[in-house]
Amino acid sequence: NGKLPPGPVPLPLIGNALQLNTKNLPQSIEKLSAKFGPVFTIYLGTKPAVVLYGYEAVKEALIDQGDAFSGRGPIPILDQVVEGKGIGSSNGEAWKQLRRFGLTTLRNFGMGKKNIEERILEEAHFLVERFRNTHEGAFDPTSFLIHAVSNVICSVVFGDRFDYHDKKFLKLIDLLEQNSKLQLSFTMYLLFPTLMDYFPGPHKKILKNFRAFASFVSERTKINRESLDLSCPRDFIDAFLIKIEEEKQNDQSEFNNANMVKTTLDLFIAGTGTTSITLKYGLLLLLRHPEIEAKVHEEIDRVIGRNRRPCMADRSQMPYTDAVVHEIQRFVSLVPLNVPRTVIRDTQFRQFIIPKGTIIFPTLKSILYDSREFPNPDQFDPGHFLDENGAFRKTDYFMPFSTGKRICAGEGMARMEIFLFLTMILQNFTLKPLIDPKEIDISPITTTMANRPRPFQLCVVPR
Ligand code: HEM
Repeated sequence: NGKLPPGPVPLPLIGNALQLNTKNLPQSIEKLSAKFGPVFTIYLGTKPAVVLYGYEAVKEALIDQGDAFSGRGPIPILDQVVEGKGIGSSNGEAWKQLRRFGLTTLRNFGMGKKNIEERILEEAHFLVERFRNTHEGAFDPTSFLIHAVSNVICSVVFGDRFDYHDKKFLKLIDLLEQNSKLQLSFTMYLLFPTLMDYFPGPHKKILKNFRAFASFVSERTKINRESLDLSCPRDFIDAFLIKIEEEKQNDQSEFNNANMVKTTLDLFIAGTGTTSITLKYGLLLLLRHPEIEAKVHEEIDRVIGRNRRPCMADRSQMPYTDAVVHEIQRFVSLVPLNVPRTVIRDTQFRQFIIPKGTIIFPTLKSILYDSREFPNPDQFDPGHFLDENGAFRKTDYFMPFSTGKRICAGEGMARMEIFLFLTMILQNFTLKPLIDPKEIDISPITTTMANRPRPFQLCVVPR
Protein backbone atom coordinates (compact mmCIF):
# COMPACT_ATOMS: atom_id res chain seq x y z
CA ASN A 1 0.00 0.00 0.00
CA GLY A 2 3.01 2.25 -0.37
CA LYS A 3 3.46 2.67 3.37
CA LEU A 4 5.30 -0.53 4.15
CA PRO A 5 9.09 -0.48 3.69
CA PRO A 6 10.23 -1.46 0.18
CA GLY A 7 11.55 -4.92 -0.64
CA PRO A 8 11.80 -7.51 -3.40
CA VAL A 9 8.77 -7.60 -5.69
CA PRO A 10 6.37 -10.37 -4.58
CA LEU A 11 4.45 -12.69 -6.89
CA PRO A 12 0.75 -13.35 -6.38
CA LEU A 13 0.05 -16.11 -3.80
CA ILE A 14 3.66 -17.23 -3.36
CA GLY A 15 5.02 -13.82 -2.37
CA ASN A 16 8.82 -13.82 -2.30
CA ALA A 17 9.10 -17.63 -2.14
CA LEU A 18 11.43 -17.62 -5.16
CA GLN A 19 13.88 -15.20 -3.54
CA LEU A 20 13.94 -17.02 -0.19
CA ASN A 21 16.08 -20.10 0.34
CA THR A 22 13.72 -22.32 2.35
CA LYS A 23 16.71 -24.25 3.73
CA ASN A 24 18.51 -21.13 4.95
CA LEU A 25 16.21 -18.17 5.39
CA PRO A 26 18.75 -16.17 7.48
CA GLN A 27 21.18 -16.29 4.54
CA SER A 28 18.54 -15.00 2.09
CA ILE A 29 17.71 -12.19 4.49
CA GLU A 30 21.36 -11.22 4.81
CA LYS A 31 21.61 -11.01 1.01
CA LEU A 32 18.41 -8.96 0.72
CA SER A 33 19.62 -6.53 3.40
CA ALA A 34 22.67 -5.76 1.23
CA LYS A 35 20.25 -4.54 -1.44
CA PHE A 36 17.36 -3.07 0.58
CA GLY A 37 19.09 -1.78 3.72
CA PRO A 38 18.17 -2.13 7.41
CA VAL A 39 14.36 -2.07 7.06
CA PHE A 40 12.59 -3.98 4.30
CA THR A 41 9.49 -6.05 3.57
CA ILE A 42 9.34 -9.62 2.36
CA TYR A 43 6.16 -11.51 1.52
CA LEU A 44 5.61 -14.89 3.15
CA GLY A 45 2.97 -16.16 0.75
CA THR A 46 0.44 -13.34 0.81
CA LYS A 47 1.51 -11.96 4.20
CA PRO A 48 3.99 -9.09 4.52
CA ALA A 49 6.78 -9.36 7.10
CA VAL A 50 9.08 -6.48 7.97
CA VAL A 51 12.74 -7.33 8.51
CA LEU A 52 14.83 -5.19 10.86
CA TYR A 53 18.51 -5.63 10.17
CA GLY A 54 21.28 -4.26 12.42
CA TYR A 55 21.53 -2.74 15.89
CA GLU A 56 19.97 0.67 15.17
CA ALA A 57 16.79 -0.63 13.53
CA VAL A 58 16.26 -3.40 16.12
CA LYS A 59 16.89 -1.05 19.05
CA GLU A 60 14.59 1.64 17.64
CA ALA A 61 11.80 -0.91 17.30
CA LEU A 62 12.17 -3.22 20.31
CA ILE A 63 13.31 -0.62 22.84
CA ASP A 64 12.34 2.89 21.72
CA GLN A 65 8.95 1.68 20.40
CA GLY A 66 8.89 -1.41 22.59
CA ASP A 67 5.16 -1.46 23.29
CA ALA A 68 4.08 -1.24 19.64
CA PHE A 69 6.47 -4.07 18.67
CA SER A 70 5.60 -6.35 21.62
CA GLY A 71 3.21 -8.73 19.81
CA ARG A 72 4.20 -12.36 19.17
CA GLY A 73 4.28 -13.52 15.57
CA PRO A 74 3.69 -17.02 14.22
CA ILE A 75 5.70 -19.92 15.67
CA PRO A 76 5.26 -22.85 13.27
CA ILE A 77 3.74 -26.00 14.82
CA LEU A 78 3.97 -24.74 18.39
CA ASP A 79 1.05 -22.39 17.73
CA GLN A 80 -1.18 -25.40 17.06
CA VAL A 81 -0.33 -26.92 20.43
CA VAL A 82 -0.33 -23.88 22.68
CA GLU A 83 -3.18 -22.12 20.84
CA GLY A 84 -2.07 -18.61 21.80
CA LYS A 85 -1.66 -19.48 25.48
CA GLY A 86 1.39 -19.55 27.77
CA ILE A 87 4.06 -16.81 27.97
CA GLY A 88 5.74 -17.25 24.61
CA SER A 89 2.69 -17.24 22.34
CA SER A 90 0.06 -15.13 24.10
CA ASN A 91 -0.59 -11.45 23.49
CA GLY A 92 -2.26 -8.52 25.24
CA GLU A 93 -3.40 -8.76 28.85
CA ALA A 94 -2.89 -12.54 29.06
CA TRP A 95 0.76 -12.20 28.05
CA LYS A 96 1.35 -9.34 30.53
CA GLN A 97 -0.08 -11.32 33.46
CA LEU A 98 1.64 -14.60 32.60
CA ARG A 99 5.01 -13.03 31.88
CA ARG A 100 5.00 -11.01 35.12
CA PHE A 101 4.11 -14.13 37.09
CA GLY A 102 6.65 -16.30 35.23
CA LEU A 103 9.51 -13.88 35.77
CA THR A 104 8.80 -13.35 39.45
CA THR A 105 8.42 -17.05 40.10
CA LEU A 106 11.57 -18.00 38.17
CA ARG A 107 13.46 -15.23 39.93
CA ASN A 108 12.07 -16.23 43.29
CA PHE A 109 15.13 -18.00 44.54
CA GLY A 110 13.32 -19.06 47.71
CA MET A 111 10.86 -21.26 45.77
CA GLY A 112 10.81 -24.74 47.30
CA LYS A 113 13.79 -25.89 49.32
CA LYS A 114 16.52 -24.98 46.86
CA ASN A 115 17.34 -21.90 44.83
CA ILE A 116 17.95 -22.12 41.08
CA GLU A 117 21.74 -21.94 41.40
CA GLU A 118 21.72 -24.95 43.74
CA ARG A 119 19.47 -26.86 41.36
CA ILE A 120 21.85 -26.20 38.47
CA LEU A 121 24.91 -27.17 40.52
CA GLU A 122 23.26 -30.40 41.63
CA GLU A 123 22.58 -31.27 37.99
CA ALA A 124 26.07 -30.23 36.89
CA HIS A 125 27.44 -32.69 39.43
CA PHE A 126 25.43 -35.54 37.85
CA LEU A 127 26.50 -34.43 34.38
CA VAL A 128 30.17 -34.53 35.38
CA GLU A 129 29.71 -38.06 36.77
CA ARG A 130 28.19 -39.13 33.46
CA PHE A 131 31.13 -37.65 31.57
CA ARG A 132 33.50 -39.47 33.95
CA ASN A 133 31.74 -42.76 33.27
CA THR A 134 32.71 -42.58 29.61
CA HIS A 135 36.22 -43.57 30.80
CA GLU A 136 37.92 -41.45 28.19
CA GLY A 137 36.05 -43.23 25.37
CA ALA A 138 34.52 -41.27 22.48
CA PHE A 139 30.92 -40.12 22.90
CA ASP A 140 28.34 -37.75 21.44
CA PRO A 141 27.40 -35.28 24.23
CA THR A 142 23.94 -34.42 22.84
CA SER A 143 21.76 -36.62 25.07
CA PHE A 144 23.77 -35.97 28.23
CA LEU A 145 23.37 -32.24 27.79
CA ILE A 146 19.66 -32.40 26.93
CA HIS A 147 19.06 -34.59 30.00
CA ALA A 148 20.96 -32.22 32.28
CA VAL A 149 19.33 -29.05 30.98
CA SER A 150 15.78 -30.47 31.00
CA ASN A 151 16.33 -31.81 34.49
CA VAL A 152 17.02 -28.27 35.73
CA ILE A 153 13.61 -27.27 34.35
CA CYS A 154 12.04 -30.44 35.81
CA SER A 155 13.50 -29.48 39.17
CA VAL A 156 12.02 -25.97 38.97
CA VAL A 157 8.66 -27.02 37.52
CA PHE A 158 8.07 -30.39 39.23
CA GLY A 159 10.05 -29.72 42.44
CA ASP A 160 12.74 -32.32 41.89
CA ARG A 161 15.10 -33.72 39.31
CA PHE A 162 14.59 -37.17 37.81
CA ASP A 163 17.09 -40.00 37.89
CA TYR A 164 18.60 -40.34 34.39
CA HIS A 165 17.24 -43.90 34.18
CA ASP A 166 13.71 -43.03 35.33
CA LYS A 167 11.36 -44.35 32.64
CA LYS A 168 8.99 -41.35 32.87
CA PHE A 169 11.86 -38.92 32.47
CA LEU A 170 13.27 -40.84 29.51
CA LYS A 171 9.87 -40.87 27.84
CA LEU A 172 9.49 -37.13 28.36
CA ILE A 173 12.95 -36.33 27.05
CA ASP A 174 12.57 -38.74 24.16
CA LEU A 175 9.69 -36.59 22.87
CA LEU A 176 11.87 -33.48 22.99
CA GLU A 177 14.84 -35.26 21.44
CA GLN A 178 12.76 -36.73 18.63
CA ASN A 179 11.49 -33.26 17.82
CA SER A 180 14.95 -31.76 17.78
CA LYS A 181 16.08 -34.48 15.35
CA LEU A 182 13.13 -34.12 12.96
CA GLN A 183 14.00 -31.60 10.31
CA LEU A 184 11.07 -29.29 9.86
CA SER A 185 11.09 -26.71 7.11
CA PHE A 186 10.05 -23.75 9.23
CA THR A 187 10.32 -21.56 6.17
CA MET A 188 7.77 -23.66 4.28
CA TYR A 189 5.52 -23.42 7.30
CA LEU A 190 5.93 -19.65 7.47
CA LEU A 191 5.27 -19.36 3.75
CA PHE A 192 2.33 -21.74 3.46
CA PRO A 193 0.96 -22.59 6.92
CA THR A 194 -2.50 -23.71 5.83
CA LEU A 195 -1.23 -25.74 2.92
CA MET A 196 1.27 -27.62 5.12
CA ASP A 197 -1.59 -28.93 7.28
CA TYR A 198 -2.81 -30.99 4.33
CA PHE A 199 0.52 -32.71 3.65
CA PRO A 200 2.11 -35.57 5.54
CA GLY A 201 5.66 -35.08 6.82
CA PRO A 202 7.79 -34.54 9.91
CA HIS A 203 5.59 -31.66 11.08
CA LYS A 204 2.78 -34.14 11.87
CA LYS A 205 5.10 -36.17 14.08
CA ILE A 206 6.39 -33.04 15.83
CA LEU A 207 2.83 -31.98 16.55
CA LYS A 208 2.01 -35.42 17.94
CA ASN A 209 5.08 -35.36 20.20
CA PHE A 210 4.26 -31.90 21.54
CA ARG A 211 0.71 -33.03 22.30
CA ALA A 212 2.00 -36.10 24.16
CA PHE A 213 4.34 -33.81 26.11
CA ALA A 214 1.44 -31.50 27.00
CA SER A 215 -0.60 -34.41 28.37
CA PHE A 216 2.36 -35.52 30.52
CA VAL A 217 2.55 -32.02 31.99
CA SER A 218 -1.22 -31.99 32.47
CA GLU A 219 -1.02 -35.29 34.41
CA ARG A 220 1.70 -33.88 36.66
CA THR A 221 -0.37 -30.81 37.47
CA LYS A 222 -3.14 -33.14 38.71
CA ILE A 223 -0.70 -34.84 41.09
CA ASN A 224 0.43 -31.44 42.39
CA ARG A 225 -3.15 -30.32 42.91
CA GLU A 226 -3.96 -33.37 45.06
CA SER A 227 -1.05 -32.74 47.44
CA LEU A 228 -0.99 -28.93 47.38
CA ASP A 229 -0.18 -27.05 50.58
CA LEU A 230 -1.20 -23.42 49.99
CA SER A 231 1.31 -22.11 52.54
CA CYS A 232 4.29 -23.97 51.09
CA PRO A 233 4.73 -24.02 47.28
CA ARG A 234 7.23 -26.72 46.28
CA ASP A 235 7.68 -25.73 42.67
CA PHE A 236 6.50 -23.64 39.71
CA ILE A 237 3.29 -25.66 39.29
CA ASP A 238 2.38 -25.20 42.98
CA ALA A 239 3.02 -21.46 42.66
CA PHE A 240 0.69 -21.38 39.62
CA LEU A 241 -2.01 -23.41 41.41
CA ILE A 242 -1.88 -20.98 44.35
CA LYS A 243 -2.22 -18.06 41.95
CA ILE A 244 -5.31 -19.72 40.35
CA GLU A 245 -6.77 -20.06 43.84
CA GLU A 246 -6.00 -16.42 44.76
CA GLU A 247 -7.55 -15.08 41.56
CA LYS A 248 -10.61 -17.29 41.65
CA GLN A 249 -13.00 -14.34 42.12
CA ASN A 250 -11.47 -12.29 39.31
CA ASP A 251 -13.15 -13.06 35.96
CA GLN A 252 -10.42 -11.14 34.06
CA SER A 253 -7.76 -13.46 35.48
CA GLU A 254 -5.58 -15.39 33.05
CA PHE A 255 -4.59 -17.90 35.72
CA ASN A 256 -6.36 -21.08 34.71
CA ASN A 257 -5.52 -24.69 33.97
CA ALA A 258 -4.88 -24.21 30.24
CA ASN A 259 -2.44 -21.36 30.80
CA MET A 260 -0.68 -23.35 33.54
CA VAL A 261 -0.06 -26.36 31.28
CA LYS A 262 1.00 -24.19 28.36
CA THR A 263 3.28 -21.95 30.39
CA THR A 264 4.99 -25.06 31.78
CA LEU A 265 5.30 -26.45 28.28
CA ASP A 266 6.85 -23.14 27.20
CA LEU A 267 9.59 -23.46 29.77
CA PHE A 268 10.55 -26.90 28.47
CA ILE A 269 10.33 -26.08 24.79
CA ALA A 270 11.96 -22.64 25.01
CA GLY A 271 14.51 -23.70 27.62
CA THR A 272 15.81 -27.15 26.70
CA GLY A 273 16.99 -27.13 23.08
CA THR A 274 18.31 -23.57 23.30
CA THR A 275 20.59 -24.08 26.29
CA SER A 276 21.73 -27.61 25.45
CA ILE A 277 22.63 -26.69 21.86
CA THR A 278 24.59 -23.67 23.11
CA LEU A 279 26.53 -25.88 25.53
CA LYS A 280 27.17 -28.51 22.89
CA TYR A 281 28.35 -25.90 20.41
CA GLY A 282 30.54 -24.44 23.18
CA LEU A 283 32.30 -27.81 23.60
CA LEU A 284 32.92 -28.00 19.86
CA LEU A 285 34.41 -24.49 19.79
CA LEU A 286 36.73 -25.36 22.66
CA LEU A 287 37.79 -28.57 20.91
CA ARG A 288 38.68 -26.44 17.89
CA HIS A 289 40.62 -23.99 20.10
CA PRO A 290 42.64 -25.88 22.74
CA GLU A 291 44.64 -22.70 23.46
CA ILE A 292 41.40 -21.01 24.66
CA GLU A 293 40.46 -24.05 26.73
CA ALA A 294 43.92 -23.95 28.38
CA LYS A 295 43.38 -20.33 29.43
CA VAL A 296 39.99 -21.18 30.95
CA HIS A 297 41.63 -24.08 32.82
CA GLU A 298 44.26 -21.73 34.18
CA GLU A 299 41.62 -19.24 35.38
CA ILE A 300 39.48 -21.96 36.99
CA ASP A 301 42.51 -23.35 38.85
CA ARG A 302 43.50 -19.89 40.06
CA VAL A 303 40.07 -18.65 41.15
CA ILE A 304 38.15 -21.80 42.14
CA GLY A 305 40.77 -24.52 42.46
CA ARG A 306 39.99 -28.21 42.08
CA ASN A 307 38.32 -28.95 45.40
CA ARG A 308 35.19 -26.85 45.58
CA ARG A 309 32.28 -26.43 43.21
CA PRO A 310 32.08 -23.24 41.12
CA CYS A 311 29.36 -20.71 41.96
CA MET A 312 27.94 -17.63 40.30
CA ALA A 313 29.88 -15.35 42.64
CA ASP A 314 33.09 -16.62 40.96
CA ARG A 315 32.10 -15.13 37.61
CA SER A 316 33.15 -11.57 38.46
CA GLN A 317 36.66 -12.90 39.25
CA MET A 318 36.83 -14.80 35.95
CA PRO A 319 36.81 -12.26 33.10
CA TYR A 320 38.35 -14.67 30.59
CA THR A 321 35.84 -17.47 31.21
CA ASP A 322 33.03 -14.90 31.18
CA ALA A 323 34.30 -13.63 27.82
CA VAL A 324 34.45 -17.20 26.46
CA VAL A 325 30.83 -17.84 27.53
CA HIS A 326 29.70 -14.60 25.85
CA GLU A 327 31.72 -15.36 22.73
CA ILE A 328 30.15 -18.83 22.49
CA GLN A 329 26.69 -17.25 22.51
CA ARG A 330 27.71 -14.55 20.05
CA PHE A 331 29.36 -16.95 17.63
CA VAL A 332 26.53 -19.50 17.84
CA SER A 333 23.90 -16.80 17.28
CA LEU A 334 21.37 -19.43 18.20
CA VAL A 335 18.20 -17.73 16.95
CA PRO A 336 19.51 -15.76 13.95
CA LEU A 337 16.21 -14.18 12.93
CA ASN A 338 14.83 -13.95 16.49
CA VAL A 339 11.41 -15.39 17.35
CA PRO A 340 8.93 -13.52 15.11
CA ARG A 341 7.08 -10.54 16.59
CA THR A 342 4.13 -8.47 15.36
CA VAL A 343 3.13 -4.85 15.80
CA ILE A 344 0.11 -4.60 18.10
CA ARG A 345 -1.28 -1.44 16.39
CA ASP A 346 -0.71 0.53 13.19
CA THR A 347 2.79 1.83 13.80
CA GLN A 348 4.82 4.64 12.33
CA PHE A 349 8.43 3.44 12.04
CA ARG A 350 10.90 5.83 10.45
CA GLN A 351 9.13 7.01 7.27
CA PHE A 352 6.88 3.93 7.04
CA ILE A 353 3.55 2.89 8.45
CA ILE A 354 3.38 -0.74 9.47
CA PRO A 355 -0.21 -2.04 9.76
CA LYS A 356 -1.33 -3.73 12.99
CA GLY A 357 -0.59 -7.47 13.00
CA THR A 358 2.29 -7.31 10.48
CA ILE A 359 4.97 -9.93 11.20
CA ILE A 360 8.32 -8.49 12.29
CA PHE A 361 11.75 -10.18 12.19
CA PRO A 362 14.05 -8.16 14.50
CA THR A 363 17.12 -10.13 13.37
CA LEU A 364 19.71 -10.94 16.04
CA LYS A 365 22.58 -12.31 13.95
CA SER A 366 22.83 -8.94 12.21
CA ILE A 367 23.79 -7.47 15.61
CA LEU A 368 25.93 -10.33 16.95
CA TYR A 369 27.95 -10.33 13.72
CA ASP A 370 28.25 -6.54 13.31
CA SER A 371 31.88 -6.03 12.30
CA ARG A 372 31.92 -2.47 13.69
CA GLU A 373 31.41 -3.88 17.17
CA PHE A 374 33.06 -7.30 16.75
CA PRO A 375 35.97 -7.09 14.28
CA ASN A 376 36.31 -10.34 12.29
CA PRO A 377 32.92 -11.59 13.48
CA ASP A 378 33.34 -14.96 11.74
CA GLN A 379 36.20 -15.79 14.06
CA PHE A 380 35.67 -17.34 17.48
CA ASP A 381 37.62 -14.90 19.62
CA PRO A 382 36.95 -14.22 23.33
CA GLY A 383 38.87 -10.96 22.75
CA HIS A 384 35.54 -9.61 21.43
CA PHE A 385 34.51 -9.32 25.09
CA LEU A 386 37.82 -8.24 26.69
CA ASP A 387 39.37 -4.78 26.94
CA GLU A 388 43.08 -4.07 26.50
CA ASN A 389 43.70 -4.85 30.21
CA GLY A 390 42.02 -8.26 30.01
CA ALA A 391 38.94 -7.02 31.92
CA PHE A 392 35.49 -8.11 30.75
CA ARG A 393 34.03 -5.71 28.16
CA LYS A 394 30.27 -5.23 28.31
CA THR A 395 28.44 -4.29 25.11
CA ASP A 396 24.83 -3.56 24.19
CA TYR A 397 25.38 -5.60 21.03
CA PHE A 398 25.35 -8.83 23.06
CA MET A 399 21.76 -9.77 22.24
CA PRO A 400 21.39 -13.56 21.90
CA PHE A 401 18.33 -13.35 24.16
CA SER A 402 16.88 -10.45 22.14
CA THR A 403 15.84 -7.24 23.87
CA GLY A 404 12.83 -5.16 24.90
CA LYS A 405 9.56 -6.22 26.45
CA ARG A 406 9.63 -9.80 25.20
CA ILE A 407 13.30 -10.49 25.88
CA CYS A 408 13.84 -14.17 26.74
CA ALA A 409 12.08 -14.94 30.02
CA GLY A 410 14.69 -17.57 30.89
CA GLU A 411 17.77 -15.40 30.30
CA GLY A 412 18.88 -15.44 33.94
CA MET A 413 18.50 -19.18 34.19
CA ALA A 414 20.18 -19.89 30.85
CA ARG A 415 23.19 -17.69 31.65
CA MET A 416 23.67 -19.42 34.99
CA GLU A 417 23.40 -22.83 33.35
CA ILE A 418 25.92 -22.09 30.62
CA PHE A 419 28.47 -20.62 33.06
CA LEU A 420 28.08 -23.31 35.75
CA PHE A 421 27.86 -26.35 33.45
CA LEU A 422 30.84 -25.24 31.41
CA THR A 423 33.06 -24.35 34.38
CA MET A 424 32.15 -27.61 36.15
CA ILE A 425 33.04 -29.61 33.01
CA LEU A 426 36.32 -27.78 32.49
CA GLN A 427 37.24 -27.89 36.18
CA ASN A 428 37.06 -31.67 35.94
CA PHE A 429 38.16 -32.51 32.40
CA THR A 430 40.34 -31.68 29.43
CA LEU A 431 38.43 -32.04 26.17
CA LYS A 432 40.03 -34.27 23.55
CA PRO A 433 38.96 -34.17 19.89
CA LEU A 434 38.95 -37.27 17.69
CA ILE A 435 40.57 -35.42 14.81
CA ASP A 436 43.16 -32.67 14.44
CA PRO A 437 41.57 -29.51 15.97
CA LYS A 438 42.36 -27.56 12.81
CA GLU A 439 40.17 -29.95 10.81
CA ILE A 440 37.10 -29.33 12.98
CA ASP A 441 34.31 -27.59 11.09
CA ILE A 442 32.75 -25.02 13.42
CA SER A 443 30.37 -23.51 10.86
CA PRO A 444 26.71 -23.92 11.84
CA ILE A 445 23.93 -25.93 10.32
CA THR A 446 21.42 -23.12 9.84
CA THR A 447 17.69 -23.55 9.67
CA THR A 448 15.12 -20.78 9.80
CA MET A 449 14.68 -20.82 13.55
CA ALA A 450 17.99 -21.98 15.00
CA ASN A 451 21.67 -22.65 14.40
CA ARG A 452 23.25 -25.86 15.60
CA PRO A 453 26.69 -27.46 15.38
CA ARG A 454 27.62 -30.24 13.00
CA PRO A 455 27.49 -33.70 14.66
CA PHE A 456 30.67 -34.63 16.56
CA GLN A 457 32.11 -36.88 19.21
CA LEU A 458 34.74 -36.12 21.84
CA CYS A 459 36.65 -37.74 24.70
CA VAL A 460 37.01 -36.16 28.13
CA VAL A 461 40.18 -36.77 30.13
CA PRO A 462 39.96 -36.27 33.92
CA ARG A 463 42.30 -33.51 35.16
C1 HEM B 1 20.85 -20.13 25.39
C2 HEM B 1 19.62 -20.17 25.81
C3 HEM B 1 18.49 -19.33 25.30
C4 HEM B 1 18.42 -18.46 24.23
C5 HEM B 1 19.53 -18.07 23.26
C6 HEM B 1 17.07 -17.93 24.21
C7 HEM B 1 16.61 -16.99 23.29
C8 HEM B 1 15.33 -16.50 23.26
C9 HEM B 1 14.83 -15.55 22.29
C10 HEM B 1 15.66 -14.94 21.16
C11 HEM B 1 13.54 -15.31 22.58
C12 HEM B 1 12.58 -14.38 21.80
C13 HEM B 1 12.58 -13.02 22.44
C14 HEM B 1 11.80 -11.97 21.66
O1 HEM B 1 10.67 -12.22 21.22
O2 HEM B 1 12.33 -10.88 21.48
C15 HEM B 1 13.18 -16.09 23.74
C16 HEM B 1 11.93 -16.10 24.33
C17 HEM B 1 11.61 -16.88 25.43
N1 HEM B 1 12.45 -17.71 26.13
FE1 HEM B 1 14.41 -18.03 25.76
N2 HEM B 1 16.35 -18.49 25.24
C18 HEM B 1 17.18 -19.34 25.94
C19 HEM B 1 16.85 -20.07 27.06
C20 HEM B 1 15.63 -20.06 27.71
C21 HEM B 1 15.31 -20.76 28.92
C22 HEM B 1 16.29 -21.60 29.75
C23 HEM B 1 13.99 -20.52 29.20
C24 HEM B 1 13.11 -20.99 30.34
C25 HEM B 1 13.45 -21.59 31.37
C26 HEM B 1 13.48 -19.66 28.15
C27 HEM B 1 12.18 -19.19 28.08
C28 HEM B 1 11.73 -18.30 27.14
C29 HEM B 1 10.35 -17.82 27.09
C30 HEM B 1 9.21 -18.25 28.04
C31 HEM B 1 10.28 -16.93 26.02
C32 HEM B 1 9.06 -16.14 25.55
C33 HEM B 1 9.10 -14.74 26.15
C34 HEM B 1 7.90 -13.87 25.75
O3 HEM B 1 7.32 -14.09 24.70
O4 HEM B 1 7.55 -12.96 26.55
N3 HEM B 1 14.51 -19.40 27.26
N4 HEM B 1 14.29 -16.81 24.14
